[in-house]
Amino acid sequence: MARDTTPIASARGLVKTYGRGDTAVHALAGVDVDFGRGELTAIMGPSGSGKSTLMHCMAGLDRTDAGTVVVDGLEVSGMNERKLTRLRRDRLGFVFQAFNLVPTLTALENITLPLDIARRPVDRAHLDTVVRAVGLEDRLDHKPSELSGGQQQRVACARALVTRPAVVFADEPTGNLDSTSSAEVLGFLRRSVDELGQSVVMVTHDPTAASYAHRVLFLADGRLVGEVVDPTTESVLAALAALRPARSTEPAAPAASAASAAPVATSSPAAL
Ligand SMILES: Nc1ncnc2c1ncn2[C@@H]1O[C@H](COP(=O)(O)OP(=O)(O)OP(=O)(O)O)[C@@H](O)[C@H]1O
Repeated sequence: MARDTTPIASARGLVKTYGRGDTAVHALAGVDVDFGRGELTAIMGPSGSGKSTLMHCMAGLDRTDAGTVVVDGLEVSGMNERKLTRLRRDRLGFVFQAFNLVPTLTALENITLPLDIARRPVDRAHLDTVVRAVGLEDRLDHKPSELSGGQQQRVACARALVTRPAVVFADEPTGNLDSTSSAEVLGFLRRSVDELGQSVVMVTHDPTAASYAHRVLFLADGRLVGEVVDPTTESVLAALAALRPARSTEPAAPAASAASAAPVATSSPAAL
């Protein structure tokens, strides 16, 4: 059977403004974007460029002011709160920077929590696959306080995947982790795509984290300004460097083409 190449999530003309009048902030100023099915897509850009807002609007965590969002064939932008809650529960997975595990539950209980809340049965074979993939077989009885940061985030990843969601949205999933734990979590997110067929969208500030993606999208001032396909840390750094001067002199230079010409940035990406 031919592989389904339609995007797993799309937005057209997405606008989100916070506040009004003189104090209005145009967090998203008209974004058209497609997220690939069976791909890991990273979203990067300077602080305040709209990354989290885009992710929140895509995931039905925040309302849009204009435009359409479609996830897994469903129009999210038109849903009422009840339908949004059901969409998030049944079709989406979330990984946050702060892990957000329930401290009184064991790792296993945290992982199966979304199924318990949705009153869905645990698919034992899939649970075993996910637990093995995150390497937590011998930690399942531990409470979050008995796990390292990296292990806690791997529990959060397993929790996001146990429901076989259409999309996992990960907001700075390695923001609180050291480089070794980051590599474990990112390696797992990438394997969940390559081996389990998952679709993942990840916001990150870290070019090394972005290099695990199939595609990196760059936002600036609430607009999509470029992309890098099959990124490396170097090509992401170059695209970010190209983005900075472009912002002060001209609107929206295509970062992907700039990336091939731009020198590798030497400044810290954390300053972005
Ligand atoms: N609830 C809110 N109320 C008012 N302004 C907001 C709100 N949320 C975001 N903003 C503003 O919208 C803009 C985009 O914010 P957003 O958090 O999406 O950016 P970001 O690229 O994720 O930033 P960072 O990398 O710092 O997390 C910023 O100027 C921010 O101050």
